[in-house]
Amino acid sequence: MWTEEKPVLRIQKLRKQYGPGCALCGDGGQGNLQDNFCPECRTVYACRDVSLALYPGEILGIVGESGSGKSTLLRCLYFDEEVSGGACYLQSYKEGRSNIFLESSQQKRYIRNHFLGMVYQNPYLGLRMDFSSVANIAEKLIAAGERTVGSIRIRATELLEKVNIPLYRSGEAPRHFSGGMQQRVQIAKALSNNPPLLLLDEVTTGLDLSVQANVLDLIKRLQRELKISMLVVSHDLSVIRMLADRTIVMLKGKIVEEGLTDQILEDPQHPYTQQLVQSLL
Ligand SMILES: Nc1ncnc2c1ncn2[C@@H]1O[C@H](COP(=O)(O)OP(=O)(O)OP(=O)(O)O)[C@@H](O)[C@H]1O
Repeated sequence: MWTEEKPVLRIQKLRKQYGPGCALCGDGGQGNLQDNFCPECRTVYACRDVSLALYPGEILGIVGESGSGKSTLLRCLYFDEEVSGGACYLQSYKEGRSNIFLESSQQKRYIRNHFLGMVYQNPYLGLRMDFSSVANIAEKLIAAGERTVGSIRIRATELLEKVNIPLYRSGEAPRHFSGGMQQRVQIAKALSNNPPLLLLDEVTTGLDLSVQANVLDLIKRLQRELKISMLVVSHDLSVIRMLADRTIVMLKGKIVEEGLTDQILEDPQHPYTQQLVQSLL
């Protein structure tokens, strides 16, 4: 279905290590490790040669246990972390010809403000809790170059309406909102610059089941309406099952399996994926 189109995002051999590495763990963690950890120099190899492509309008799920490197991958893509190696290309930036990891910090800011949206598990990372919801969205719009106060206000209220935040609460600070509402404001903020790519990191973890279902429905609806491509990270296969067209399974910093979500659920190949699928039954 997606193979004839150019990918919105291509990642090649992304590596992220915390620590210097040593002779024992070898180049990029190819040597002796305990899981993703070198007992000699205490380096953690959080992402090891992760490669993937994301196609227009696709939701790609990334599932894996705690510590498998999912969040690190998203943080690297959003430039919250410096990568240790690898390349990443965005079709909307220089027609996918430039490795964005090698761009200057000014260009990285530009890419982040114009082409990326991020929703964190912890809303405190994505929102200014004491600003009003409208001001939170305005901040991102201004960063993306919008200067007209009237247009900013209209766009912000339009977005908050889209994520079901009642108009009469749009002047309130997210600090006074429930967890589900905070996530919806984060989503509105992340969408404000019309990014071709939205990154979602465990967005429903910690929410009540009914609130979780509500946020997942919202993400699905927005994807259908806006045709935006999404990378969705979760440790919970039921979340991935609900959202993702295709799924990547990560374990100890590496991709161990990938395929259509239905295919992975029906016929998991890797023992870890089999275990994950089993736990759903
Ligand atoms: N700043 C850091 N310094 C050292 N190690 C880190 C740092 N951040 C993450 N790690 C390590 O990198 C590995 C991957 O962490 P990451 O948060 O990406 O995992 P995850 O799959 O998202 O799990 P979780 O959902 O629990 O956060 C873990 O072993 C973690 O301890």
